[in-house]
Amino acid sequence: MVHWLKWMPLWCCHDSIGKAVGKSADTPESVASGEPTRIDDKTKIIDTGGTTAISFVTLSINQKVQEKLSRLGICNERDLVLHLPIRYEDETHLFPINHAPQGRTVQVEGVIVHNEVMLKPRRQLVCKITDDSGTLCMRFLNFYGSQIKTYAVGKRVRLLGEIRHGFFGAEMIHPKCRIVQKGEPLAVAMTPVYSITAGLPQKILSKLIQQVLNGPLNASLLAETLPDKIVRKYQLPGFEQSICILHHPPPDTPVDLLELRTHSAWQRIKIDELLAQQLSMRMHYRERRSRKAPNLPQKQTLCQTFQAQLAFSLTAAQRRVVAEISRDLASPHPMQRLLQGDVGSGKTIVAAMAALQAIDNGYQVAIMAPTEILAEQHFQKLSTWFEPLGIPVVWLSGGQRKKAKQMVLATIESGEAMLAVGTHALFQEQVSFYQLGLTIVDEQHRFGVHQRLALRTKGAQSQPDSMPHQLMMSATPIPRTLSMSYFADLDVSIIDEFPPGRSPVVTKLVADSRRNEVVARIQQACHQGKQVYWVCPLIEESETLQLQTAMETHENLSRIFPDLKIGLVHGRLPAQEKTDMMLRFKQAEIQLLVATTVIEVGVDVPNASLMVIENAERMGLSQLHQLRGRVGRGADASVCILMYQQPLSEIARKRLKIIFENNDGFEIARQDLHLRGPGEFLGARQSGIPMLRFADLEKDGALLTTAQSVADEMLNDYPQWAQRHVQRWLDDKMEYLRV
Ligand SMILES: Nc1ncnc2c1ncn2[C@@H]1O[C@H](COP(=O)(O)OP(=O)(O)OP(=O)(O)O)[C@@H](O)[C@H]1O
Repeated sequence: MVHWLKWMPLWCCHDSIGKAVGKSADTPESVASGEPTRIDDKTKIIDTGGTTAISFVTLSINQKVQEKLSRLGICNERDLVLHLPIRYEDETHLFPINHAPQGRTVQVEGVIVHNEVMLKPRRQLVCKITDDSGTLCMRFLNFYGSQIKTYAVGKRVRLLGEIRHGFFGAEMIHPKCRIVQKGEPLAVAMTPVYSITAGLPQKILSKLIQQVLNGPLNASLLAETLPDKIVRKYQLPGFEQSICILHHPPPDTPVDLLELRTHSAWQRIKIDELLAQQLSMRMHYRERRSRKAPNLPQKQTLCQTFQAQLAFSLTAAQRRVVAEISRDLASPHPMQRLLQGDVGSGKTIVAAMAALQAIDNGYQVAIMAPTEILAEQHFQKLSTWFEPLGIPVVWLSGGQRKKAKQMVLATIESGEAMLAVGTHALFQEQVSFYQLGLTIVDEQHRFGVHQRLALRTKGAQSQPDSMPHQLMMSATPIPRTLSMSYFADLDVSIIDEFPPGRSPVVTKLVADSRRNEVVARIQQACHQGKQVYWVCPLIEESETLQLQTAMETHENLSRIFPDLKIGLVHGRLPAQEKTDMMLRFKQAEIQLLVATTVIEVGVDVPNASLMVIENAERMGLSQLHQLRGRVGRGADASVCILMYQQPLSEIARKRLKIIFENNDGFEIARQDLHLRGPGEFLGARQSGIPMLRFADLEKDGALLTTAQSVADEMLNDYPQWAQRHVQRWLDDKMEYLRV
């Protein structure tokens, strides 16, 4: 893997913030010592192995403040420069009270004509202010006794805040308020407001930023990283100019453009950020194309025999993606392809065909799934498919007995096992492949970057100079803008067609108070020979509580329906019991399966056609869509009943409406992204994907397109500039580079 390099040296001086703020930044010891500090060829580059290290060069900041800064993601001078305001306070204009625009922060001035501590509807200080145009109330809910005196009748005040119409008519709640003299001059510039953290006030942060902007590093920190030709071609303002405008907007800058982030200075910063992301993705892509991978051409033998055995023929979409993957495998460079397809669209068979192509060439394949149930199911399915072809398939999981595990490990190492299916256990240290040619990761977003890398490096053990191919699968569709940015280094295949004969699942929303009707419906369905899932509520705070609820539900349903065969499956069940239970359900020995959300991904029992999900209001959209996807996999018309508890929160109501109205996973994903934002959507915290800070993919689609064009031009014509640009923006956050 390419290591990410830091361009700031690591030494830092510990001093007090008092000194740091008071001291002139242009006489730092570190600079005086003549150490290199520029983003150019002379830069001293220290490889920190990808960890963020605090490395202030010119500022002396004590450790406590450093810790606070690091909470804001600020670890060096460059981070301070890029810590841009979240909003601005405009004290350069005064609005007459009655003509001040609503819905934004404004400044007004008036004389206090009334001042009173009110006790109803709650205790608060209320002051009435007038100017020539009208009257306004200012209210302080938590106030100091001294404020009553400060804001005495007759005082002239300037208020900065948002005017709303409330209990007291036009009012400002908790405005920024100061006493002024008549005719006092207005501020000459807007005040930037930064995101801060406890114990680190605005004043100190602004001062530190100011010190850096005026300090000895400014030339390198503000240096242009785009060639002049590109700046002119795309009519971009300069980097330095943009940073200065954003930290210190000149008096005539329209505040709306700044706040809405449509000002050209913001556009430049957003393009720079998107460009860095695009460049790093492309660099990664190129780097991958320069590596070697086993050449696994389509041999037709196994694949053809396999297809001839199948009870169905592939859909056109499946054939298309199989061909795309097949082409990649035949190339001498490692494939890194993301296979997207809605729940039940038939990804497993595509994975099987890819595996066969590798095996046909004498290479081993590893298939990794995030849960034991899913991995076990893949194992069952692939064993049934592959063993008639004489291909040994093995199973590896954390819960396996030591002796069984050792036997499996031995067959993987000797090359006897051609296909290994398993969970996280597959990338543990003791696993060693004889000749791994392809890794397939199901539900890829549930694994972190490092976990996927760990599996891939298993290939390098047998052939140090080559990497195995990798196929990643996901049933959570990734909306286009996200895949254009965060997944731009991957090739993407999409299955956009369902196997024939499926009818969409009918979704019903039922309040928990109508539970009896739901229970009656289940009985009826079971008597008609259908199979039913009953999914118990997700209780995030406590897995034990969730388990308890599932057990109680199982007991209750067993009491109500003594004649039905009812099973229970949950995460704490020993692996073998889980497998047995799923098998019995699959073989229709069980009619009603009570389950926790462990069945969420991949479980495939085509005969199950009714699902009840309790407390659906607690679940996220993609989870609901995944769960619902467990039914509607066979020819029978299927129903999913979403039970919810009232009252519903606003967000829960929105989610239930979306899932009720939509069956298409891509549309659900699009709306989910809109509701939650990219960070939550991509599970950035778990997967370690660094999020964009300034660009908003929903609003800045056009900038993304520009960034893509600029990235291509820079890599072709100005590769050194490209390197420098990426360094400025990503430096240690190089996990944009996926493995
Ligand atoms: N071309 C096809 N014709 C008929 N049935 C098919 C076809 N392809 C797959 N199937 C069947 O459709 C069902 C769903 O397939 P599969 O489990 O591969 O879906 P999936 O995309 O992995 O879904 P999920 O994301 O929910 O795991 C399976 O029972 C599978 O055998």
